[in-house]
Amino acid sequence: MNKRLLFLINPNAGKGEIRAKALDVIDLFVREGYEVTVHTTQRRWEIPDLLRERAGGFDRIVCSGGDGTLNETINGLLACENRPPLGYIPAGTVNDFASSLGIPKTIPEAAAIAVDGAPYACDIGLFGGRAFSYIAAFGAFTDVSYQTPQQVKNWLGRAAYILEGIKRLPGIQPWPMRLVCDGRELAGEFLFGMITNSTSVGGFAVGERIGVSMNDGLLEVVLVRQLQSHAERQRVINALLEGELDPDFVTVTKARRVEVFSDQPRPWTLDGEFGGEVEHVVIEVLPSAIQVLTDPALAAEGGRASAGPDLIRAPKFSGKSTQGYHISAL
Ligand SMILES: Nc1ncnc2c1ncn2[C@@H]1O[C@H](COP(=O)(O)OP(=O)(O)OP(=O)(O)O)[C@@H](O)[C@H]1O
Repeated sequence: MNKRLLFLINPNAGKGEIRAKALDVIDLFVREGYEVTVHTTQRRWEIPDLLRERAGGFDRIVCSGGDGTLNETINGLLACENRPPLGYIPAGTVNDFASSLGIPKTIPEAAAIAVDGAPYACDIGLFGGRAFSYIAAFGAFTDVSYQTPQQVKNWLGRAAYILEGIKRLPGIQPWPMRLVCDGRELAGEFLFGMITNSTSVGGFAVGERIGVSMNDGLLEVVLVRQLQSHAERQRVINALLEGELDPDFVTVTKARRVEVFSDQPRPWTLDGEFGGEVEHVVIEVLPSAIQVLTDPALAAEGGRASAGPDLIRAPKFSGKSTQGYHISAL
């Protein structure tokens, strides 16, 4: 009997490039011996319901879309007892998850990996029970990804996110928060915070040099403290433009479980989409929860070496600067 593949397509993701290429992709899947079922998404949050009901009947799930589509697919798969391996054809604007996992960005190459790639057991984050594949974030820039106009994203790519974020710096208010990271408490007034499972955020390779792995069973926590003066803001902007994070204002750590307390319900973003407003939430990692198909060489590597949870670092973005990254203690 033929192997069965469910191909989920968000036709509206990114510039809609998949529309012109879907037939070639389906043709490739058929040539590789799959009986293909195609579903084009019709509305938000449709994929999890569909997968809960039907994923068990397939040998492979492939989704095409941006980070939001992938997030919905992962949420659906987590609800299934038997989770088929997941192929991902990135078709969004930035595609952080794909960058982190070494999944090619062109549709034909990604489609080939979706059928011929090797499975990589990827950690998944849980935010109050809802899955995220690469980021849960609060504060200053968290609405950037879903409020930056699509045209600007298409035109500028990742630079759109950082520019939109910098534009807002002068007007933003810090939030009083307390985060308990595997029992260690971090309290203060934070402009921004993110809990990630990714080497790439907003298109910037934040993790490569601090040894982030997507299957080390750990989430990375990045917190940006309140900036008191114009000079401090300028310092942070300059560091960002140099491709760095300033260790005096940015704390980085790792944890399996992060419990967050805030003064009032605050909005969060999950994988670039609005994630709801919460006053208290538990964020934890589900180690090796989803088998994602990726480059066999990367999968064989078993993920990059991971820094221990005790190291607190200001990671260096992959940028122009040649300086090393900084290490500081809490
Ligand atoms: N037919 C549809 N109509 C409206 N929204 C849809 C439809 N199909 C899917 N969606 C929703 O569109 C949202 C955005 O999709 P996605 O994130 O995949 O693309 P994108 O925003 O272009 O990419 P990125 O977030 O990487 O920039 C998803 O949350 C999904 O639920």
